[in-house]
Amino acid sequence: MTISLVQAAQNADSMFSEIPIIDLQGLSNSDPAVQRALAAEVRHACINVGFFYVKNHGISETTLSHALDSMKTYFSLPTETKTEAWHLLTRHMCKAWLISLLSTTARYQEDAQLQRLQRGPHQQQRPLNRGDMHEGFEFGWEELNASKAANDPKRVNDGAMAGANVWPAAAPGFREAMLSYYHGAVALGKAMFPLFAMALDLSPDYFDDKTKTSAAIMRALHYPPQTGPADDRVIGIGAHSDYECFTILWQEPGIQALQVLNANNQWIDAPPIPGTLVINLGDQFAHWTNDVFKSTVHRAINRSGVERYSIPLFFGTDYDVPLEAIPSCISADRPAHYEVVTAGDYVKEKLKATYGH
Ligand SMILES: O=C(O)CCC(=O)C(=O)O
Ligand SMILES: [Fe+2]
Repeated sequence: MTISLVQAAQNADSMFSEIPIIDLQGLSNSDPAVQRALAAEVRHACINVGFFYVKNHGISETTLSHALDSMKTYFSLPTETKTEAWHLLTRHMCKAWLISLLSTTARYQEDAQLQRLQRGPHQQQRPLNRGDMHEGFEFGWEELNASKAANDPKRVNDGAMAGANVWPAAAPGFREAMLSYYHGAVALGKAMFPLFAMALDLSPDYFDDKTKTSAAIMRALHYPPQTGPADDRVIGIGAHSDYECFTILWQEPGIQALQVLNANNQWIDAPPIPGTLVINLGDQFAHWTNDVFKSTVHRAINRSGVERYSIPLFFGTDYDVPLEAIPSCISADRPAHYEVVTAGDYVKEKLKATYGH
């Protein structure tokens, strides 16, 4: 007999010492028994860990290696060339930039959830981050075909998916390589929503009307090597949880950097595993599920001695969707504990808490 979501959350064991691997081979299999088995694995990982690897995710190694090569080219450009594009972004593309800011940037320090998770003896030892050691290029939805992209109605009127991207002229091929991966990862993300719904005992289409124009923001990240004496106040990406529903993360093969915090306050390595991507849940899922699904704190430190690249894709819900606990995640013993806010207000609040404006 399957136990209820609330019971499963009550029995959760989040002292994990490794991140589970889920084989998505069954995703294309229409046999309901196969789908249910897959959803059960997803449910277990979401309730206990909040992170899992996926293999057989359908994105080719060629697409990924092209993305990596193009990132190397882009990030090796002179700083002035790179910041030129960033200025362009802030001046002309306020919408895209603001959306990116709202959804992904303002969360690395003083995170309320981190403090909650880290209360106990380790809290006092938490270093104050002096700054994150990484640079990033952020972009949102865009048709791969450049002529279609120019006339894409999604980019003209739509507040969430749209906002024109500014591509660096000095790195030809970057746009195409990154967008090719983007579209593969967006397709994977869309295929994940029904699995998450089934994992929550909901109808597979439950999230369809809540994710019609949701932002899917991708970030190409570059972490310089951190050499010299380790200073925990300056790390690649400081401890944080992601804001959105879930993140699909590609990590450069062969370089350990990502770490995930377990309930024992231990940092567990999440090394890149060949042929896999990482999926982790964000705060929107924690709100929706009354913390039955975990939005787990993580960080990245590049102590490898060489450059490191990674690519997260953040999937959110539409900004007007109220983040209201779903009934199967509430009980008399587990009342809804988050105030109901819209997804848009939630990210704005996080921004305010971090920057004070
Ligand atoms: O680079 C990584 O491995 C993690 C990136 C991350 O956590 C983020 O951008 O939210
Ligand atoms: Fe993250």
